[in-house]
Formats: sequence, structure tokens, C-alpha cells
Amino acid sequence: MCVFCYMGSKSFLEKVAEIITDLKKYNPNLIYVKIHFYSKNNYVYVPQELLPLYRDVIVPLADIVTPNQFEAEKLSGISINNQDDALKAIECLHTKGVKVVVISSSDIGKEGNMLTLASTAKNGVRECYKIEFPMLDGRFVGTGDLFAACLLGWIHKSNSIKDAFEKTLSTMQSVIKRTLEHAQKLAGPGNKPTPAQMELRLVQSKSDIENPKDTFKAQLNRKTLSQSAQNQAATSLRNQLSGLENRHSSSGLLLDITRGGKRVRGCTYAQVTCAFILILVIMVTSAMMRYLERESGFKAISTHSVVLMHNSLNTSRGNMTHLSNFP
Ligand SMILES: Nc1ncnc2c1ncn2[C@@H]1O[C@H](COP(=O)(O)OP(=O)(O)O)[C@@H](O)[C@H]1O
Ligand code: PXP
Repeated sequence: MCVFCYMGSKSFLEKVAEIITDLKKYNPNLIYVKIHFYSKNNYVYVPQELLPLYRDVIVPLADIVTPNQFEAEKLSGISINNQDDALKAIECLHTKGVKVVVISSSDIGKEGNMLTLASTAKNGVRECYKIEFPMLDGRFVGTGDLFAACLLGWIHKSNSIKDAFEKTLSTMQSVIKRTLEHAQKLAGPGNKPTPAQMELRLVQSKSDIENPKDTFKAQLNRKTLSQSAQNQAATSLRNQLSGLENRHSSSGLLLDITRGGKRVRGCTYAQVTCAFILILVIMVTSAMMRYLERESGFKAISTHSVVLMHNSLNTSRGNMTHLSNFP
């Protein structure tokens, strides 16, 4: 597993892309997590010109991404004002090849609430859950990191996005409540806690990280399902088509026969056309013979067999027939 977060320079980012690509070659099971990278509370951490690199190179390499609302907007180019927009942004990130997309926070829930969405794309099927909870009054630093770390840990342990999502949210809220209570105590009544006083109470929350309470239940986003069912059909069709196109362009093959993901046999347009013409010739010849037999009283016989070799179509056999005179 490999987690990356803030990278502020182009050359660093390009190197990361290179390393991830190499690592995935050696270990296709490697899970690469792209966590938030860009901004928080509309504050942009990284130079704007890095956005295209994040969007077009880094994100497509990721298995899991956990952008907040603002980052999801930047990565997808979709402005998120309601759940439909959020789903479109999620779909856009799935289309880039990301298997798990989690929007870690958004303001599209009810007034005063935060809404998070977690979506998976497996074999073209989308499963999207949401959890809504009250937004606490305070600015926390490191919540995106903690969110991504917990999510990744639980995905690894339970392999269920719903379970991982619920446990992550439970830990987050326990940590944040503990942090806020402590910060307010330090600041004193009526005072606003300083950023230092708001430091996440991680060590004190050890048991909430290891054993999250069963406080949050993720809801399956039904609206999403019907919408994604359409997307799914479109996407899988697109995938099939692009797969076919790729095969054409890469090998010039019309038909691929694969075993265990490996092409074991294939044939080109020319080969398929030849096969059709031969079948047609044999059918026409045989129909002609039957006709001549009927009309002339002669007997048509097959005198020898000719083996038609077809390199990659395997070997097919056809009878060449000719007419003989029989008294
Ligand atoms: N003000 C808040 N009130 C309640 N929960 C919060 C608040 N800020 C952050 N969180 C928790 O932290 C998680 C990640 O927060 P987020 O703001 O998305 O992180 P970041 O912007 O750093 O990526 C949220 O899912 C939520 O559980
Ligand atoms: N600032 C920088 C430069 C970071 O790299 C990080 C973590 O990625 C943070 C702040 C904390 O970010 P957040 O509060 O969004 O988790």
C-alpha cells in the first residue's frame, strides 16, 4: 500500500507518477491512495499549475481517492451544489479509473450538517453510501489525513466499503469531539481556541481509532443507484467498445480468444473474410452439384479431401468435390 498526500512541486509529482507506475508493474496488487492534495476551506495549498498533473496523471493512477468537496470539484471540473452534482463528480473520477472515491466532506447536506459520500466501482457496478452528521464549530488540521488513514486501514481489514466508511466516520467524530472539548477547556469560556489548542487529540483517541463505536450507519444512495445503473450501462458499453478498439489498433485482430486474461488465439479481418468466402464457395458448389445431379442423372462424388490450413484459426477441414462421369 502506498499513500501520497501534499506534493508542491511539478518534478516531485512527476517522479511520484513514475514510481507508482513502476511499483504497479512489479506488484499489480499494490493499492495506491491519493488523499487530499489541494485545498481546504477554499485555501489552495499547492500551485495552481499542478492541477492538470494531479487531475490527468496522478488521479488515474490511484485506486482510492478521498478529496473534499472543493478538491472533487477541481478534479472533475464539476461544481458541486447538490447530491446529483456530487454523483457526477464521483462518476467522473471513477471514469478516470479510480475504484474507490470518497468525498470526505461537503456542505450539500441539510443546513448545519456535513455530508460524506463513498462510492465503489467494481466490474462496472457502482455502490454509493452517504453519511450525514452535524458540523462542529471549529477548524481542524489533519482531519483529511486521519480520514484517509482510517478508511484505508478498514478497507484493508474488512474489504467492505460500507463498514470501512462507518468505522472511519465514527473515529473521526470521536476524535473531533474530544479535540474540541479539550480546546475549549484550554481556551477558557467565551474564548476561541487557537490552532495549537485545536491540535487533534490522536493519542488520547487510541481506543476510538482501534475500536470505533457503532455510531454511524451509512445509507445506500438509492438515487445514485438508478442513475449509476444508466451510467454503468454506458460505461460498460464504452469499456467494451474501447477494449475492442484497443485490440484492433494494437494487434489488428477482429476476434481474440483469451484464457486467464492472456490471448491464446486471434484472427484478423482478412482471415475471417477468407473463411466466409470458402464456406460460401463450398455451399454454392454443393448446391450446384445437387442441381446437376438432378438435371443430368450424373453422380457427383468426392474424390479427395483437401486440408485447409489456417494458421491462427486452427485447422479446418473441407471437402473439395468434383464431378465424375458415371455411366
Ligand atoms: N467541522 C467539522 N465538524 C465535524 N466533522 C468534521 C469537521 N471538520 C472535519 N470533520 C471530519 O473530518 C473528516 C474529513 O474532513 P475534511 O474537512 O474533508 O478534511 P480535509 O478537508 O482536510 O480533507 C470529515 O469526514 C469529518 O468526519
Ligand atoms: N498542510 C499540509 C502542507 C499538508 O501536507 C497537510 C496534510 O496533507 C495538511 C496541511 C493537513 O491537511 P488536512 O487538514 O486537510 O488534513
